[in-house]
Amino acid sequence: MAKKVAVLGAGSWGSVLASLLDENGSDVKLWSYNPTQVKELNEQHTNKRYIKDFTFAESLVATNDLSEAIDGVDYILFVVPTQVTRSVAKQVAKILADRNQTVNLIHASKGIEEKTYLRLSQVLAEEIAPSNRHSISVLSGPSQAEDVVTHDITLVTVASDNPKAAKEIQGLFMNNYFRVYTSDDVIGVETGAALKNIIALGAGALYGLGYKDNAKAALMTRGLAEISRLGMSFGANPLTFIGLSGVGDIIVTATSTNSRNWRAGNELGKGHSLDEVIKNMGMVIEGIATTRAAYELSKKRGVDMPITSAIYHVLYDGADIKETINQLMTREGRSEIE
Ligand SMILES: NC(=O)C1=CN([C@@H]2O[C@H](COP(=O)(O)OP(=O)(O)OC[C@H]3O[C@@H](n4cnc5c(N)ncnc54)[C@H](OP(=O)(O)O)[C@@H]3O)[C@@H](O)[C@H]2O)C=CC1
Ligand SMILES: O=C(CO)COP(=O)(O)O
Repeated sequence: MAKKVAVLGAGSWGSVLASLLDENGSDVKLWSYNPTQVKELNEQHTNKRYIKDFTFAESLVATNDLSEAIDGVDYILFVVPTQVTRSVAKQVAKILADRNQTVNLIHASKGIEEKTYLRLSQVLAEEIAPSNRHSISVLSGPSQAEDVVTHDITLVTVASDNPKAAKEIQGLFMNNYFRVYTSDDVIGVETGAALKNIIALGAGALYGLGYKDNAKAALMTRGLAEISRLGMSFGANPLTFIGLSGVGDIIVTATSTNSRNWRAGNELGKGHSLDEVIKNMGMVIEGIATTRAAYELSKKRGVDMPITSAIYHVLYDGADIKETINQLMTREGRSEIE
């Protein structure tokens, strides 16, 4: 029997994942808090602001009613921006508790919550009572929505606190263009996913400033080194960082001109202000908030993260980008592996 799935968040990634699940034969309800967007999805079968030039199948149904969206579902997939995941989870928690409903929770968002420094599986665990959930999983990897919707070959990982759920979720999403691996390293997968957006911002900025391929490779490699350091300080498996949600996602996000984080960095590199960049994007640029969260976290944990720190000072202290790069490059020499 078809599995029932609620997809919460109808931006670029939420709508494309909902479409993929619908294509795979699941019974999908796509929830958006925006009634105009729901009307567009149900009547025109488009989502123009987020996914251009694409018509969704008529079988994909959107709703503005959260209670209706999650009624009787086996899975709830959260794909809203990181910083609003808690508020959506609170609403979900209340509905599930009132109905005594138990579901499998998944999220596909990439960020660290500001102020609490929590990963999103931790946010879901805090908000949704254990009696209302069988499992918490994260789906992540190099997967630009714009490429998935055109069926580009895409490989991702599902990491879970429950191996049986990981296998089921693998089956739910897999098809001949979307291949899913399983993992038990939720910490590593979420940390890689969240922090690669910082590196993508930096890669865009280097491009905007006119730096070339050596600079890009340098940033991606040393960026991954500091992401791994932070992740390992929380107990992540170091091998996860050379997998899809680590190096894989850095490669795509720090090189794809579809990446919102890369595009934002590019605009900053060209001299535009942060406010201007945010206003013109019209979609979430996760790396901005996550840079601050990761910077503060690195200080609290005593983990050296020079690139994150440099990007933090550019974003939040008005530091000059060129001068910041010069400072990074002229730091005392050190060993590559420490
Ligand atoms: N886009 C991609 O290719 C990929 C994105 N991701 C991750 O998925 C997550 C979502 O990204 P993406 O889809 O790109 O983002 P978008 O900006 O395209 O979409 C986010 C959606 O969430 C909605 N939203 C904003 N605030 C709220 C709220 N308080 N309650 C409910 N809904 C809200 C937005 O509505 P509105 O705009 O009207 O405010 C919008 O529909 C991010 O964490 C991102 O890192 C992961 C892999 C690929
Ligand atoms: O995470 C992504 C691809 O794996 C999408 O990144 P952006 O949010 O920068 O577009």
